Amino acid sequence: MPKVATKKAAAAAGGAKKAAAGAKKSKLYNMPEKIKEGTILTDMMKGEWKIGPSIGTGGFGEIYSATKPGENKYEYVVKCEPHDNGPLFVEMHFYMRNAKLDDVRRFQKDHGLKSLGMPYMVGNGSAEINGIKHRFIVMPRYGSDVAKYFLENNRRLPEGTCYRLALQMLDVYEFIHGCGYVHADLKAANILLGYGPKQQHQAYLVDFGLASRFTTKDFKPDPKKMHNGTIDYTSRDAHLGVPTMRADMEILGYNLIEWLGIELPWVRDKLLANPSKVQKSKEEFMSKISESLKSLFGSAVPEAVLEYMKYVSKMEYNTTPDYEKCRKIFQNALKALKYPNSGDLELKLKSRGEMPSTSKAKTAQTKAKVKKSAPVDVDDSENEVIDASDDDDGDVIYDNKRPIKKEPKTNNLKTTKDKSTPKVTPKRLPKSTPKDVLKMSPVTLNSSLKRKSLDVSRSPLSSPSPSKRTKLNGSINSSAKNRSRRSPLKRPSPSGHNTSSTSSPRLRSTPMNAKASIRMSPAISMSSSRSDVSMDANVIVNVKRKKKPLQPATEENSHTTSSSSKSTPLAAKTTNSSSTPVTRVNVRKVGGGDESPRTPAVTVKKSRRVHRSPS
Ligand SMILES: Nc1ncnc2c1ncn2[C@@H]1O[C@H](COP(=O)(O)OP(=O)(O)OP(=O)(O)O)[C@@H](O)[C@H]1O
Repeated sequence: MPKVATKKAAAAAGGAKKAAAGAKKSKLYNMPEKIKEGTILTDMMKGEWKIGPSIGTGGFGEIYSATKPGENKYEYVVKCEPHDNGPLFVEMHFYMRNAKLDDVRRFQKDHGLKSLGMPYMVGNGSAEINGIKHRFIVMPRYGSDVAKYFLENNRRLPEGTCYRLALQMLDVYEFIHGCGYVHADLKAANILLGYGPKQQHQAYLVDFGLASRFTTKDFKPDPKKMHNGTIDYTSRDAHLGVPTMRADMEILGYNLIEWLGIELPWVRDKLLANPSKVQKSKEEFMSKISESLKSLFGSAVPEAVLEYMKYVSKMEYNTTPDYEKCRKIFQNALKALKYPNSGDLELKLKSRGEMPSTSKAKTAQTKAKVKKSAPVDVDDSENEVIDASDDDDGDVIYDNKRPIKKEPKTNNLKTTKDKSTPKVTPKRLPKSTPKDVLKMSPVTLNSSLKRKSLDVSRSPLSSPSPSKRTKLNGSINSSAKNRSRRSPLKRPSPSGHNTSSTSSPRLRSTPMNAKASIRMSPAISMSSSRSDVSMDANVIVNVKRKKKPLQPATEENSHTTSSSSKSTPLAAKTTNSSSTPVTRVNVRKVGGGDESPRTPAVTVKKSRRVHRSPS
């Protein structure tokens, strides 16, 4: 499936080196150049990595199998993106600060865990590929993603496996939260099984491209980060742009419901094109969680889901999760099912994994769906600002003040003539043409995004395949920096949403006079022989918007219960799609139909020219 991405003229076709330099100024991301099999990349510690076949394409980069030269095991992967791209930058620095093998091992030891689904980085560096500077990280290789099985099973997983995955992800959350970060994008597509036959008992949470420091002080909605995540599972706090630990827990809960074969209300009601409506639907859902679950599962609400979601719904934005309590919930559920919490994870549905209760619930939901066919909603919405710029690592502020080695400026790339490696000539990505760009008016289009409305763009036949993507601008940690300056804002009430703005035409209805660019991405190249290949399909909508004045927040129904937010003198309305002061909206989105949802967007920030403190 091809990608769809925005692009600006500055980054237009060709001019490799020039384009790379220009990309620094542009708002666009480039797709990575293909790396030839057999290429040797040298990381900043002078470790060498031989590139094998591509095994997956993410929203922003490509993932290759890799091996140490002289070995032929390909038990690593290299994730590579153009140097200017934000997500890999974020991910790399998350790993550098928090997740080296020693950190992971220490956590395992401290918590008595035989294994932990936390990836780690074994190397990183920069390399010029076809004259364009790229960043790469090297990680252990994992196996198939859980989304593959979820889809093969007609959108469900065995119940016992759902609880085992929840338990494993809670461990990973505990690790990440312990580092002061949230993951913010847990989903089946980001959960990978271990690699190899003896590793099937453990699942790994990958993709730290949205990881950020969480908030425990004031609850301050951040319009620039609103709706970050994968819209299906984005937490209520993330809809407001606030990274919290309870948000991660909520995301897990939504996934769990879906893994059990139940369509989430905002998916069922086809609201995904409108983040504000999704947000409102989630607010309602969580505000009366027992009733909500009953309406989804019928009389067969799994006890563990009810208990877990009740717990999450009561968490404060600054609560550190009670991981042990949550673990107990799922351990008890496994006991009740007589389902072992050990051995290979069972991902294909078979008699033991089929749970009568959720089957019943799914049947009930299907019947209900026949009755209720919600109209497709392509209304206006606030999406989010993608704002990142990440050129030189040395310009980054590090919260924890740990020094980070600067990458060497050498070109760390050579190609071997290793006969053991089969020769594959990577497909070149077709160049884009101006007519691929769909222009939309920034004033009239409220950056709404709809899977189906954009489906046509994803057909490889219907579009050429440009190799450019949006670039994110901004500064890392600026939100932290600004925290002290901003007044805490209250979570607005669902009733405060204006979800049916009439001032903005719908995306589908105004394609030609709007200013956002929607482009096809290159055909995604994957090694077809592999069963654990994964890919991302994306649509990027990039809209510049006028600033609008802040309006007072409504007080009712806020699920943010902080004393600070309650006492806020300057509460501001933040979720009303027509009032949020977003200057630029940029959404990357996601396959439709049966695909697993992809991370739609990222907000990445970075401050420049700030000296790091020595450790
Ligand atoms: N360590 C790994 N081992 C094996 N496969 C991997 C590994 N990391 C990633 N992949 C594969 O590549 C796919 C994309 O990876 P990842 O999600 O990290 O990329 P991304 O560009 O951040 O994607 P997105 O942001 O769109 O979710 C994964 O779904 C997975 O199938």
